[in-house]
Amino acid sequence: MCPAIICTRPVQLSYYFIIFHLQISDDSPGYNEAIVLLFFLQISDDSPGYSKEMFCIPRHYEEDLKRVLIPAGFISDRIERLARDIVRDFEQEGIVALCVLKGGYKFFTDLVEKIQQLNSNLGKSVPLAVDFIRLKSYVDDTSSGEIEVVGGDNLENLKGKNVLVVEDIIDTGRTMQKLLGILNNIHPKSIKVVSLLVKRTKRSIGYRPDYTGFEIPDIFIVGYALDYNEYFRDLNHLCEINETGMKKYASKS
Ligand SMILES: O=P(O)(O)OC[C@H]1O[C@H](OP(=O)(O)OP(=O)(O)O)[C@H](O)[C@@H]1O
Ligand code: HPA
Repeated sequence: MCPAIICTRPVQLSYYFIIFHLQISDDSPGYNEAIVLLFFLQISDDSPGYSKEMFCIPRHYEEDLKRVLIPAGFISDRIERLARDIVRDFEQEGIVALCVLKGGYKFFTDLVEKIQQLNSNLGKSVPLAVDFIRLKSYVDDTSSGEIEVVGGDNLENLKGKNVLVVEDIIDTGRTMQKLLGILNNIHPKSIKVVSLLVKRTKRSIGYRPDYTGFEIPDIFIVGYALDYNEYFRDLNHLCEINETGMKKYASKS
């Protein structure tokens, strides 16, 4: 063996080692009972998230993202538990899962799949029907304040049913406020809301859903079907967009 390699290699190797792994810090809280008592996972304001170098990001978005906030695998694990809570609460009752498009489509698909898996594998099961509505209010990273219903099924079908509204994010809460107003006029038997994300923001009207995946800081996030002017829906992880991305995909109007 060449002595020169023995002397220099270890130094170089440990340098690469530090860069190419994910560190779980000594003071990482893990996901313990204190957090479970809140019934959702809180991503704190000072959470560093994860370097995008640690995950597979589509090439076309690499320079447009600041960091990964919630990796896809973590989202999937959390949805599994939400599905279990929902099956426990609705057992035998039967529900219509109402997908709020477009942002909710991936969460809806994954949640319905997990509920179906539980239906097949547990003694108890929840009969499940699906319906869709499309609401739109955001331009760039801001709500226009005008929440429009731009498509969906005939909602009269929901009369007398247990409706589970499936939403991607509650930010100000105005979209959900509008939707609940519409749904109440149809007189379903019950309405529950599950949202993958709830944003901690001063702009909130104070609405909280019945089931929450994660509570997140007041930052604009994209991925897992959440968009910025229709971009980033084709990104698996929930990420924070950066200035480059905001400028590149800003609305032209
Ligand atoms: O709590 P709020 O401040 O009202 O924001 C939440 C809503 O904003 C997004 O919809 P968007 O209008 O962007 O339409 P999209 O689902 O088609 O992306 C998101 O999907 C929620 O429906
Ligand atoms: O942070 C967000 N990201 C994407 N869409 C949204 N709609 C409301 N808030 C957000």
